[in-house]
Amino acid sequence: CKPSHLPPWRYLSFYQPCFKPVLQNSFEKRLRPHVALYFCRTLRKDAKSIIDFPVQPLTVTDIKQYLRSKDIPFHDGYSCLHAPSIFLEPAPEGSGRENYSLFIDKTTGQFLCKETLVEGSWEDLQDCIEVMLNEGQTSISPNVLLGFPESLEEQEEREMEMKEVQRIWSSSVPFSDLLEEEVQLVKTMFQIGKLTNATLKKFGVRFFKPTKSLVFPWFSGRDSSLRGVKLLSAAMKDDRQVVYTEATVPKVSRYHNLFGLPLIGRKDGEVVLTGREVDSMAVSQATGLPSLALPRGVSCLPPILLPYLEQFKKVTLWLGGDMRSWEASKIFSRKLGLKRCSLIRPGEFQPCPSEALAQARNLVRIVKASIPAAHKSIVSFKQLREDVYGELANVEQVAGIQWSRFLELNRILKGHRKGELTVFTGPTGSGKTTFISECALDLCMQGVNTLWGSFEINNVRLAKIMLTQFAKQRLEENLDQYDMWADKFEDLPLYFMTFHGQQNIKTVLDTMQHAVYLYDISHVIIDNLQFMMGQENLSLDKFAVQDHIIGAFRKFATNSCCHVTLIIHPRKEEDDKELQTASIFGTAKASQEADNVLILQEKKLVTCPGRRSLQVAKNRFDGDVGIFPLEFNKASLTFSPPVKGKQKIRKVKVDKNNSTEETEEFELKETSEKPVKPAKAKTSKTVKGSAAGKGSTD
Ligand SMILES: Nc1ncnc2c1ncn2[C@@H]1O[C@H](COP(=O)(O)OP(=O)(O)OP(=O)(O)O)[C@@H](O)[C@H]1O
Repeated sequence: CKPSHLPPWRYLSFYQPCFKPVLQNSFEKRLRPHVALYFCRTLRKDAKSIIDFPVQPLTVTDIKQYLRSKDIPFHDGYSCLHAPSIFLEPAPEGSGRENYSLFIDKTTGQFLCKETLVEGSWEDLQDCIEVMLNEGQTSISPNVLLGFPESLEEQEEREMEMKEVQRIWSSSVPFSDLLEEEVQLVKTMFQIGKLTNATLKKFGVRFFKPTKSLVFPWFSGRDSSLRGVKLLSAAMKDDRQVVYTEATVPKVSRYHNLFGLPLIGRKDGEVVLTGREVDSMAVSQATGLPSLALPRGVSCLPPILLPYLEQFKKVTLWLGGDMRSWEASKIFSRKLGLKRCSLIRPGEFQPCPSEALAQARNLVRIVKASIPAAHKSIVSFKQLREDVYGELANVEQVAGIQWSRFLELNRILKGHRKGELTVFTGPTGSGKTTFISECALDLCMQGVNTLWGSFEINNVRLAKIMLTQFAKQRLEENLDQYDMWADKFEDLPLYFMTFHGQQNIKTVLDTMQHAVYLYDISHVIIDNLQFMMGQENLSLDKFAVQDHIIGAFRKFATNSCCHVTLIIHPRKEEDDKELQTASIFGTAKASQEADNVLILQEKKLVTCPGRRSLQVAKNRFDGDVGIFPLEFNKASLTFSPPVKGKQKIRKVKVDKNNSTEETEEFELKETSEKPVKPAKAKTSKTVKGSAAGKGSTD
């Protein structure tokens, strides 16, 4: 129905197809009430049933053509187009002032007016321009964009948050008001002994005594009003280790603070971007360079922040001292524009800025030694040398993120790495979705930004499965705990595509690309490939279509530095036969293109009907393959390794076709390597350096 509160021109954009196929934190906004219904609860929030239907994605050429057609001047920036703000009266002619404060994201068309802080989608901006021109005006009031008014509940939530921000801020103490011994104690606790009181004061940092936390303020760049706070707390773990935790108000999905922004001058042309507030302060103190810290560290660079970085001709990314920061800096530099970015490679002599300051290193020299992000297509070993060294010196980090629930997977696959393609198969109804859901959840809980493309089961059911796995219990029987678990679940960096049923591969890939840009997605799960087959060219045979689709996902994984897990149905095999790589439906392309091939093996046992095994049939990273048992827990929908000592160790034969079967004839070579931490289980066999692992299976 027509939203009656909208002005007439907004009806149009309401019905206009727009590129919104990805749900932002959809569990919070839309899935939660539905999932609650599954658990037989009354709705806590109204379900917002917005249908997202994808159309052709926007290009920068489209945006430019539109602006030209409306005689709106613009400059081409790094990530945005800059135009005079239509929300401000134009500067008088001859005044020499140009107000190019409207920033339009070149990838999404999203806009922000830095002067009035009005923001919205490309469709919103088009609406405003149309109305302005139709009415013969030179500017338009930002109030036309009020859009959907917030619900009472949302308004209350925001008011509470702002009260909380004010409460924390007014009861925290500037460092100048602390006793000298207290200052020293706090600095020791947070390992910032080398930061001077003057630096802490300059950045407005305070101390909140009740929780013994550092308080970093978020001031609006426009009028310096307080918009939020971040609290960094330190706690002792096992009486030996200090653990630091962060909390933000408003909550992290709405905390868009570029820490240090009020200190940036209009004419500053260079900035050092860091992953933590203490790092920015260290850079600023030691080098005198402007420095900004990203609100969520290395996990994402939200496009909404890009307009604030447009003024810099040079951006140096110094996000931390580990491989994850290095990976993130390469990915973020693409968003920022490669040509202006240079990166600081982590290494023994180049730790994160605060550590570098603590170790009395020369931060000016480190920044000067940063390397340009733009790389050429052809490189010599001289250019690769440092990368190779980095891989050798950081074996554990290079192996990727470790599963906390599947230690055996760590042992065989070594970890979850960006840019890889995993093909996953298993008999129909054997639990593929359930297993992959837990696997992905495990990574997501460790900060891996995850996007689900579930074409077979709808998002509400999928979220219900994941929430049950998250809580590790049957929530139907513990409804009083539902809100507690749902609140925690909401904070996961988890997104869902709103597709269901057959889809066109191009639309799916465009959506994935869009999500990578918006949310820095690093793991996409596609369940399953067969749902993309129906829409393709019918003149081609189905194997050629499948090969084309797999090739497209492969390319996406590599180019977007994103891990893609692709579920593919197997060919129909006889019931008692185990699956092999060759059982994957189609030609050998799937296993050739894949970096990892995982097979959920189902053995129909009367005594133990839920028993499954997970076989790693290909592992391009280091060649180890193997198989280990999984036991299904029906209440929590989780697969956990069976209790020690109960299961038999299986011998695995790997033949030329990479098929596996239990056999006594072939001696199994066990890897001599120690399991990667924290894996300790000894329940599986691993075959080192098999043909499969070297990619010659096919
Ligand atoms: N090991 C198991 N033992 C018994 N039931 C299981 C097991 N694993 C999953 N299930 C249940 O089986 C049903 C089907 O699971 P799921 O949808 O994950 O299978 P699938 O292999 O993805 O199915 P499909 O082939 O249709 O894609 C679910 O109800 C799930 O809870």
